[in-house]
Amino acid sequence: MSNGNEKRLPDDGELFAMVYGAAEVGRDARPASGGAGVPSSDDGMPGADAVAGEDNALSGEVIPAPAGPAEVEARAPRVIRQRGTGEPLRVLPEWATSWDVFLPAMRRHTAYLASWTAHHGLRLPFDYAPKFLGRSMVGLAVCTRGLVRWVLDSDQKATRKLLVEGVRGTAEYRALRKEYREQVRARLAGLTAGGVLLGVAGVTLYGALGPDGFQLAAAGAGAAALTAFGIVGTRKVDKPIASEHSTKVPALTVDVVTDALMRLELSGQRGEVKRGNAEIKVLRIFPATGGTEIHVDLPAGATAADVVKSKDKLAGALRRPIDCVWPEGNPKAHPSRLNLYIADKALSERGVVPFKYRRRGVTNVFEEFEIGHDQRGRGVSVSLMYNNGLVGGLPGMGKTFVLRVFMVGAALDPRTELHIHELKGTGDLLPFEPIAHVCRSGDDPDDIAALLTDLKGIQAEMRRRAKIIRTLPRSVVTESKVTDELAAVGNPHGFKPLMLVIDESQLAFNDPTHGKEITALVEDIERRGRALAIMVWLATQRPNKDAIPTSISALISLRLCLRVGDQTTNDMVLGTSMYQAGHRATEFSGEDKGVALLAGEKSDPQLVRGAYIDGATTDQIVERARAHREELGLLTGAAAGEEPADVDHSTILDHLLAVWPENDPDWPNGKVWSDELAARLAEHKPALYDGWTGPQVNAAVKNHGIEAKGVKHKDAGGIPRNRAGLTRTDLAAAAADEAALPEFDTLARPDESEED
Ligand SMILES: Nc1ncnc2c1ncn2[C@@H]1O[C@H](COP(=O)(O)OP(=O)(O)OP(=O)(O)O)[C@@H](O)[C@H]1O
Repeated sequence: MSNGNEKRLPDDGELFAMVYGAAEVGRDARPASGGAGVPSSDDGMPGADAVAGEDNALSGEVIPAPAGPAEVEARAPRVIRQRGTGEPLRVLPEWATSWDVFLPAMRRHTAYLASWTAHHGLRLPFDYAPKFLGRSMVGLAVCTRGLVRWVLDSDQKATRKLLVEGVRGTAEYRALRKEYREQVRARLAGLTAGGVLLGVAGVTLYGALGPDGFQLAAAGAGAAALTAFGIVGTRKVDKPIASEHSTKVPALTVDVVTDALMRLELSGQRGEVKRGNAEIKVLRIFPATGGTEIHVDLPAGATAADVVKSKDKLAGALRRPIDCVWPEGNPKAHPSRLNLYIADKALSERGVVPFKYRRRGVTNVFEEFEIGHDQRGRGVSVSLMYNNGLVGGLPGMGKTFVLRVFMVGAALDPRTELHIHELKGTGDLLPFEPIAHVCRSGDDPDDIAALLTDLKGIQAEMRRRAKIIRTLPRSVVTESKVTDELAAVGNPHGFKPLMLVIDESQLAFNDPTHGKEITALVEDIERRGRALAIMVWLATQRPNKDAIPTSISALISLRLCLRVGDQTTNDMVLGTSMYQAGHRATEFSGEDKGVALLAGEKSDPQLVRGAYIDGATTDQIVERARAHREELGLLTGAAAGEEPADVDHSTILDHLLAVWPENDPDWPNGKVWSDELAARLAEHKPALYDGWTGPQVNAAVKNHGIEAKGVKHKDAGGIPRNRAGLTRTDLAAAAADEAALPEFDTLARPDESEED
């Protein structure tokens, strides 16, 4: 035992305490007899700390000691348990349990087998057979040469030469020569015997089989010999007879896909991403309809969205056209799971997508219906109800066709009332006339005024519905909106789904006379009509803020972007930052007609190639829709032969002047409170002004350059008040100014001159 003063080397525990702190090993350390306050080991010896404390004392900050072994042991590894460990194993392969996998695979293999048979079948008689015959001759020559060399023992020629060297003329030389001649003679005899045996076998066979059978056997033997010589000859030539299958693109193997993904430098650091289990992991490569599906787990830190952003680079690395490469995320798995679809053919090379309901079937606007196919050939469906829509794209890329798909979808629900305003003036949507409540084509002043009137009517209908919905019991209106049940045929409230379509809507919003009013009305209808079964669809070539005012664009939930020219337009149709996120309708080619990105249906925009409905098909569908409506007694408006509502050119100024006599005895100074005017308007034209307030009147007249002013007047109780009101002379002057405006046709169109 030590006495405490003796110097000694610290043991392991003490060394640990020196490094990691006394707390872990000497929790119960007490002062040693050798010095006050100096910790010692249990046996009373001054510990290592004592040495450090006295002689080598360090000054500085005390920091918490790192964990000692006990603590390290206590800390369990922090693993978040994931699905997978206890997940049941797949019993059958996926192709045996899923038609979606099995059928495409079968189709692909059958197609390949058919093409293989046709390719080689055609070449067999004209290319492969003559080639093989030639090779048989080569084989025959090779075999004959080999036989001659065997008989003459040519392989040993050099050895024999060496042996006879120097012994020429001797007995040994003669013995060697004799031995060689006998060997050649014996081999020749063997060969002759073989030939004779063959001859005897032939004669026997002839006797047994008769001439026909012998001929057959001889032909078989000849063919076998030819084949054998052919094989020998082919080996000699060392070149395959069949033409090799050459492809322009590399096959999609794990290595090719991994290499292509590595080129994207997903982790942001060159060389950081490695192939193999730890980083890029190609989980499955399997055939899908019209292409190949690849599922990949990306390196930690990289997401599928990163790949979507670099789609062009990926397509380049895979040596495929950009519209054959479709990366997307799989949110159900995790953000780093990439589902990559590689199409065999570019979208523009595939046939048009047929419309599912072109021959039969009805739709329900409250449910989804198929509008086209995605890049994988799967149906893409949308629900029209509770959505407002926008279709944007360069001229000639298929806006009208896409719009037509949605309209046909609505038309096939016999309840839907169609209000169509095609301002382009080419009559693209006139085929809907036989079923439409309103159907106009053109942007003449009359057409714009008709649109305004129609919008006012829809707004009034919207108010009527809102009022009824408000008053209906909760048991009937469960969600404060028009439901399928409330819109059912025979519903006493008449909540028919209503679809308003404005093609080339920029012409309406920019109209110098009614543009502002139309904008306000469309905004109001979009805002409040959605829940009341009123759907607004707009289409435009260039959806900038003039073509679709921001207030309206913000209310659009379904957006279809056909090919556009630049990032700004792309984002205007699809939404902010969509281009940045890799959703780029700018990448479509001029051949991608009817191909669009659809935003709003799913969390990410999806690609859709709209169904192709030409004029003749539209006519057939409309005819069917009309017959159905007639049967149910649901034809209304123009389609029912009702006189179109008078085109009303009047504005709020005319309506105010009508309800405000020039010398109003109650308001002698020519000024009236706006509240009072709102009440008079509501009485005069309830369809337009029911529920209006003073501020609404002020806002409406502001569009005509009139400002509300303070008007002093006595209220009902006879107390003088100062409230916002209008001056009649202002109204009369503004109305006169507008009447004196030049004809609509001669006005400059800012948007058109801009586009020109
Ligand atoms: N889904 C589709 N599939 C195949 N081709 C289509 C599709 N949609 C449109 N097209 C083709 O594109 C052409 C132009 O379509 P559409 O008239 O709808 O273009 P647009 O964008 O409305 O043109 P504009 O802006 O000049 O009115 C059509 O004639 C049709 O041949």
